[in-house]
Amino acid sequence: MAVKSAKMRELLRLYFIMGSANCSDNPEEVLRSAIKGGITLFQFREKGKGCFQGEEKLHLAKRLQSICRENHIPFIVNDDIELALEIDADGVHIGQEDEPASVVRKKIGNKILGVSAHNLGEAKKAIDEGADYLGIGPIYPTSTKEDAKAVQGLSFIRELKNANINIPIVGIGGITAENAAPIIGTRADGVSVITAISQADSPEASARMLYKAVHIEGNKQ
Ligand SMILES: C=C1C=NC(C(F)(F)F)=NC1=N
Repeated sequence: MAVKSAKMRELLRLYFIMGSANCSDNPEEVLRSAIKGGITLFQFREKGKGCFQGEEKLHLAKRLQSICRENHIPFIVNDDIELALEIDADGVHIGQEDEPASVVRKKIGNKILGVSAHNLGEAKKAIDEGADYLGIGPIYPTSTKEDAKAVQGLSFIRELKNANINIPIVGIGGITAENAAPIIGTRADGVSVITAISQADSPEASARMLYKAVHIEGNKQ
């Protein structure tokens, strides 16, 4: 389902990303807990050593998707376009190493299309090719992505805003309740989080603290 950018901005507020490799507990319980804490969007990112493949990945995706459906949280699939189409996900997120956004856009019709961008050229290209939002980062050092690019801090978000790039954007990389507010203060539309929620003793409590951090800051705009 394509979303107008105002709705996209709301969805990006607290964007939880997770796969089985990121969870100390049962992924379904982690997701239910995170939803109780107030996440606004979910991305299924089954990557890293020990991640599921094939049938197991499909079944986990379907179980997590049904939890999102019950709670009216859109379900985004990372990288795996075929899986997204097979389960009729609400959208996909692709990196620069994946197929070009223009090719993916043709495959997914008007589902949500998110693209990772690390510089102005990549951002403009993604916009031209029909992205609905950009993932910007890593904002802070991250332990999750082994091949993460250089830490950018808030500088690239500022550069996009100064270049009057107005597509919805979400920061990613090492984000916690303690460091989330400045990202919203730089007028990103939201923050995306893996470890701070998926490895928390209480994903619900962690999501709630993050939500407060981005919500309060957001109100100051
Ligand atoms: C590598 C990634 C970068 N950004 C995002 C998102 F936060 F969704 F934009 N998701 C990813 N999987």
